[in-house]
Amino acid sequence: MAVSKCTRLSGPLTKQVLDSVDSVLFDCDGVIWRGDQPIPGAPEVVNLLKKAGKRVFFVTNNSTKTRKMYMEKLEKLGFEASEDEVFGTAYCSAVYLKTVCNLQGKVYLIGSNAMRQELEAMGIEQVGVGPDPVSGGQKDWASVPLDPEVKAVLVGFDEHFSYMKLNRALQYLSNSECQFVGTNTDSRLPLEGGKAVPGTGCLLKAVETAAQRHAQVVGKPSSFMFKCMASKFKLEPSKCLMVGDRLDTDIMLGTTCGLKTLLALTGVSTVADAEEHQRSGCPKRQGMVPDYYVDSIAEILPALQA
Ligand SMILES: O=C(O)COP(=O)(O)O
Ligand SMILES: [Mg+2]
Repeated sequence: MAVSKCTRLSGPLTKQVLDSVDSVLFDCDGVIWRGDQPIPGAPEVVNLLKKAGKRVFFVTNNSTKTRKMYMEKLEKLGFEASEDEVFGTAYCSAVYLKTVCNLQGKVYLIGSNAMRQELEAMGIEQVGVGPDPVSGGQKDWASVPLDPEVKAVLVGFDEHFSYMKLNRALQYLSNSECQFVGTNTDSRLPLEGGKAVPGTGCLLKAVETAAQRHAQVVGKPSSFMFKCMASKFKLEPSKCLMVGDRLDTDIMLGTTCGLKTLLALTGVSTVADAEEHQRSGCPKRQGMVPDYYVDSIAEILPALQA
């Protein structure tokens, strides 16, 4: 496989690339918004792509919102979107548990209310969502009462993450029959002004360390997110453009699935990171080299206004 060039997307090349695809998959955090602030120009880009007849999808590792909640956030920030164009890990992990794990039973959930809602919409009952403050001592922790119907542990972003939750997950996962699924491995969430907060990857790593097991990860770079989309919409990979801010999730997903890839420098990764991977000679790392890059997706506006 030829190594991607990591070429700046500008001038006539922009229109060439856009003309060569019929679908654009946008990562969210760090590409179309940071926290609750849209990236300047991003709504115009998305809405003009749709006007130009391109299909637009939103593919986010963020597990804090249901598809409906994402559609509301997108509309509030000026993006035209419909619920079925949004693929977040709250929804995709519920699909994964249902269709890949064929889960017959409950989930011990370390995650958000949004994940609980998407699980319940898929007919999956969860236990564990919400605060879980520490109580008792070590002996009690090692023998916390476990729900016998729990057949899987699911870890997503959880602002109530706690020692007790970590311990409960360890106790459930001590049973090798209990499946272990994580939404994503993103270590940091990029916010406005170059700030960041710990991402789900930190929580997932803690549970993997305690349980001494590796989770099945649903989010990018796992190809499951793309499979979820391709099973609903006829997508031709070579006619899809994946736009992301992280080399190790977004661009890796694009490479793995045979999509064209565009790095937006408004989030986590830099061109220097990409060029280091390019020079590495390591095939895995070279899968994180994007075909193209822009400072911000706003740079493709002129090609859409021509
Ligand atoms: O929530 C995250 O960690 C990253 O989300 P993203 O895939 O939209 O960048
Ligand atoms: Mg991102």
